[in-house]
Amino acid sequence: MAGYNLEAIEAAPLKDDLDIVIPTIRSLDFLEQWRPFLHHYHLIIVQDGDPSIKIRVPEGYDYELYNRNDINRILGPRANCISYKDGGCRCFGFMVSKKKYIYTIDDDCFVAKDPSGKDINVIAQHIKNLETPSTPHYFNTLYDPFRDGTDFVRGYPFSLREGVQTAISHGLWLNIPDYDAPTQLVKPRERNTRYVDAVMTIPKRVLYPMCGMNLAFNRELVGPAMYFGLMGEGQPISRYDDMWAGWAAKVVCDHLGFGVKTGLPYLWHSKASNPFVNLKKEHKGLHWQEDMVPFFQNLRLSKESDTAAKCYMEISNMTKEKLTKVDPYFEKLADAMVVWIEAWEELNPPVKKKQSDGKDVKAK
Ligand SMILES: O=c1ccn([C@@H]2O[C@H](COP(=O)(O)OP(=O)(O)O[C@H]3O[C@@H](CO)[C@H](O)[C@H]3O)[C@@H](O)[C@H]2O)c(=O)[nH]1
Ligand SMILES: [Mn+2]
Repeated sequence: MAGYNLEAIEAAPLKDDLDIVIPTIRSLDFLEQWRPFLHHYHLIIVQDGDPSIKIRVPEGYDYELYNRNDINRILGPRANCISYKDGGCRCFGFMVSKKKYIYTIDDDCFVAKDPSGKDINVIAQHIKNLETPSTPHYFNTLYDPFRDGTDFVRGYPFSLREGVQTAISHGLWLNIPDYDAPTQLVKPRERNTRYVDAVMTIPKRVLYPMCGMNLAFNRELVGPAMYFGLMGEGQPISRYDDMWAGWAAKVVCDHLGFGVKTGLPYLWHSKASNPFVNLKKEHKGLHWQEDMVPFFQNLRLSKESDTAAKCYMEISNMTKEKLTKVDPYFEKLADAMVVWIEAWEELNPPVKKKQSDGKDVKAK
């Protein structure tokens, strides 16, 4: 696509603009293999589970590490909006970051190879996805027209070719696919070996199951909507952390005019989690998703909600109004969504705009 220097984007690591957020209840040894691609970047590690356990960060990485005691100290009573004993604790890392972009990855993921045998640079591909526009209003049958060697096909209206700013880049996984427990149980040996060389925009008003394993986003645009919910210990549900965030963030993107891409880059997901344990964690979600998905599909935000934080507050109100009849848990979740936004705003106060004379621009 003319006008976008994709090579320049690939060469620029944007290392001062991106934080890598890793939730972990295990070990960070997987980072050894990622060194060629990740060592330039700052890591935000959210250590879940017992805070007295010391976890080793492979040498040479620049990082900050937070355990549950740190979360409690930093957020005080608001810490209860951050999940415990669930990968959803990662969203604490999104909140304390100060960077434009976040890349989040699970600790059982490794570098995958493309069909030519070359190691895949996940960050370079996510940055390409995020720094080129999305096309949510009309589908391009050759997929992302902003990739090298392709363009908009015949019949694509020129008025739509500018596209919209991309807010989310959802990467995929080779080897262990992101299946729910019933699918894992019936297909215990299934492995994903299919490398599809495609990036595509998820159309406007179409929802998708967002997985947090290999995910990048623009936190300036949609950070407040990337709340991974209240899951894990003390809650009736787990493993819907990324789903909740994905549905809400897509509704927010559609409302604010941002795009979401899915496809490349792939990584290698090494370990299948236990399907029996997973079934226990997610069985309520399997029922509730029949109500949660239509809830988000029918959700329309008001024009007053012109930021991700305002949109999210509106979604919280609607969660209380429409989903509490499904289960009282949703009232608790809706309250936690408000607490999340309060905590986000405290840690990320709005940047005051300056006039040319250096004075603050007066709020309208
Ligand atoms: O209590 C916990 C459990 C896990 N983590 C960390 O979260 C990620 C993902 O965990 P895991 O690899 O065990 O789970 P999967 O079933 O393979 O992952 C899928 O479920 C997701 C939603 O919960 C996840 O993003 C999907 O990819 C690892 O880094 C664990 O260490 C945790 O912090 N606390
Ligand atoms: Mn995993």
